[in-house]
This record gives sequence, C-alpha cells and structure tokens, in this order.
Amino acid sequence: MTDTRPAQPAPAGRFITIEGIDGAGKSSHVDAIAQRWTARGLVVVRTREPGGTALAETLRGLVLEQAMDPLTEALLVFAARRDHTEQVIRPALARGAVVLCDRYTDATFAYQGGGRGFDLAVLAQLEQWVQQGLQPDLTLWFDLPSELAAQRRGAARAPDRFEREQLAFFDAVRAGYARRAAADPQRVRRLDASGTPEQVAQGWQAVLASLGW
Ligand SMILES: Nc1ncnc2c1ncn2[C@@H]1O[C@H](COP(=O)(O)OP(=O)(O)OP(=O)(O)O)[C@@H](O)[C@H]1O
Ligand SMILES: Cc1cn([C@H]2C[C@H](O)[C@@H](COP(=O)(O)O)O2)c(=O)[nH]c1=O
Repeated sequence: MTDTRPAQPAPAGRFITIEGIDGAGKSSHVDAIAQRWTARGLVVVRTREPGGTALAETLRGLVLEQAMDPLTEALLVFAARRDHTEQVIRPALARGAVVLCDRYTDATFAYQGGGRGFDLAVLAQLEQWVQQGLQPDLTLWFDLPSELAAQRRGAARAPDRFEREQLAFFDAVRAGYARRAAADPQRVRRLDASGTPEQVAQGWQAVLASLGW
C-alpha cells in the first residue's frame, strides 16, 4: 500500500543514534559523546529506545521481559517508537537540539529482522508509517564479535529476554546491522568496538571530526 500522507517538515536540529549488539559498549561512551556538544553550549536531549516517554517505557518493560511472538514484538517496538518520535524527538529537533538516542530503527532491522528473522519488507513499511521519512542524521554503530560482547556483559546484571539469547542470535543481529550499514554507509558509520575504551573513543571522535561536528 502506498503511503500518500505528506512528509513531515525537515527538522532543524541534529539526530544521532548509537547502535550495537548488547554489551558492545555504547553506554560507556554516551556521556562523552554528549559532552562534545554541551561543551559548545548546544542542548543535548539524551534518550533511548525502546523508551523515552512514559508510554514507551511501559512498552519497553513488556518487550524486554514478556514472552511474545515476533510480530507482536515488532509492533510493540514500533508503537513505542511512534510515541517517542512524536512526543520527544520531533519537538526537540524542531527546537534545534541535538538528539542523542541509544538505539532507533536500525535496532529493529537488526534484532527483529536479523535476530528473529522477521520480514524486512514489513519492517520497512512500518518504518515509513511510523517515522514519515524521519531518519537519523548519523548512526554510530559499535561493532564487535558476539563472543566478546557476551564476555563483556558477563554476569554483571540480570539478563533480559534478548541478553539471554545464544551467540547465533547475536551473530544474526550483527549481520542485520551490517546490512543497514551497507545500505546507507553515509549515515551508518561502523566503529571497531573491540579495542580499549580509548581506542573506541578515538574512532567516534574521528567520525565526528570528519563531519565537522
Ligand atoms: N572497550 C571496552 N573494553 C572492555 N570492556 C568494555 C569496553 N567498553 C565497555 N566495556 C564494558 O563492557 C560492559 C558493557 O558495556 P556497556 O554497558 O557500555 O555496553 P552497551 O552496548 O551499552 O550494552 P547494552 O546495550 O546491553 O546496554 C560494561 O561492563 C563495560 O564496562
Ligand atoms: C530499539 C530496539 C531495541 N531492541 C532490543 C535491543 C536490546 O536488547 C534491548 C534494549 O536494551 P538496552 O540495554 O537499552 O540496549 O531492546 C529491539 O529488539 N528492537 C528495537 O527496535
């Protein structure tokens, strides 16, 4: 079915997302990435998916803890995304803020598409309906082998429904991210996340510097 609704106006701010398999090290760098803009006096809105609004956080609790079939899972992450996009992301971009979001739709293509094997064409249709053309300006993909991510996750916290998955699931999620990066290499920048925290930081700093950000 063709979506004939008019596209939303172009946002004024900057939309940056951070992606990677669980344990890739994203959270360890978010503060420093945000600092790059706050140091220059820009407003940074830090948020996450699934989540970012009261409703979306409620849906997050269900997605991370309740058993469900892949279609239900896909619909819930997109329902959470719709609320988050309309209530938080678009208004922040319209105010000229930098929106720094821990995961967005690339995670859906990676986890539901790659990991669960859900139909990518259906995900693309949902993406269009929910986002109306909105895409991140830049996605930093923290990439590392599934075995290393599992070692990093270790036993530090109680694993959620995704973190309990086997290595083969995360290999498929990682392949899903690789497909998204190959399809849109200007937007999705792969970072080698297997090095030391300092080496990984040098990676995202180089990307931002190359963009003049
Ligand atoms: N470069 C690194 N080298 C070694 N350990 C790291 C590195 N980066 C992060 N870690 C450690 O790996 C673990 C996972 O890191 P972190 O929580 O940042 O990952 P994450 O990608 O945000 O995970 P999730 O998406 O599951 O929340 C933490 O214990 C963190 O201290
Ligand atoms: C946005 C999004 C997320 N997921 C999964 C990926 C992670 O396992 C969890 C979120 O946990 P985190 O500690 O905040 O990284 O949710 C998903 O399967 N699909 C999505 O669209």
